[in-house]
Amino acid sequence: MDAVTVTDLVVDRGRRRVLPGLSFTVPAGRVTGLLGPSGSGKSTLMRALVGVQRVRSGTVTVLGRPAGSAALRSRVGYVTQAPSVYADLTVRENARYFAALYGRGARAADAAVADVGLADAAGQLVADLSGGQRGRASLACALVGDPELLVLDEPTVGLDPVLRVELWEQFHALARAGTTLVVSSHVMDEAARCDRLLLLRDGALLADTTPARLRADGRSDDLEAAFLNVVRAREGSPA
Ligand SMILES: Nc1ncnc2c1ncn2[C@@H]1O[C@H](COP(=O)(O)OP(=O)(O)OP(=O)(O)O)[C@@H](O)[C@H]1O
Repeated sequence: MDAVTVTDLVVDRGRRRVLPGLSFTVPAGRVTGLLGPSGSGKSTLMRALVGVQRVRSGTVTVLGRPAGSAALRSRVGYVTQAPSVYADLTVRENARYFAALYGRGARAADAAVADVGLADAAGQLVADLSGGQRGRASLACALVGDPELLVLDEPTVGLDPVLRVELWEQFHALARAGTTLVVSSHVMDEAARCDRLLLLRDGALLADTTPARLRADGRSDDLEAAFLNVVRAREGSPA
């Protein structure tokens, strides 16, 4: 089953055509990675998935409904690159506030805080957190609603390797429990952790693949090298 279907999506931002006509699907209950260099259109595409991006043409269907429908509000979680938590509240207060918005209790809030590894910092003001901790506080506030689709824009930026691995383990635990995750990254080593890969370049889909298939197509066990080989092959230059 597909959680997301995108058909012929065209998005302009300012005078630029950022997405010139994308079509793909996102399978339910899997971690799909959105990989591509800075400026390739990852954030724009994520905004379209959650329905906050003006779209020129094409359709984006999420959980069977048009992206951005009111009925999807509690079913889709979105964590932007800029943490969206209240600096003058503690981590716990933020999580409990968002839990209340979703009709969930304090216990769900505290569990979400623990899930992102912030139990020890639960009583700290968000203003006093590090950048990586703030990002995780934001993630906790999205998790607390128990969304069916979780869209995460570069969630591991600024995290140390241990936390990065822990977060990826958590993403897979969520997927095993049925959540669909779309996670963007510009770090190719994170591609290896995804079930599915959408490789973006200049707003176009260079490949809709899996890590294993990318390694085979790009003739390298190193995903970064494989990605570059695929790019070169597409552009007609020798690999
Ligand atoms: N408000 C805007 N007006 C005009 N152009 C924009 C606007 N926002 C983004 N863009 C352009 O759209 C393109 C895609 O941007 P987007 O943020 O989607 O890329 P990205 O792949 O998420 O990049 P990053 O990894 O750096 O966050 C870029 O060329 C960017 O300059």
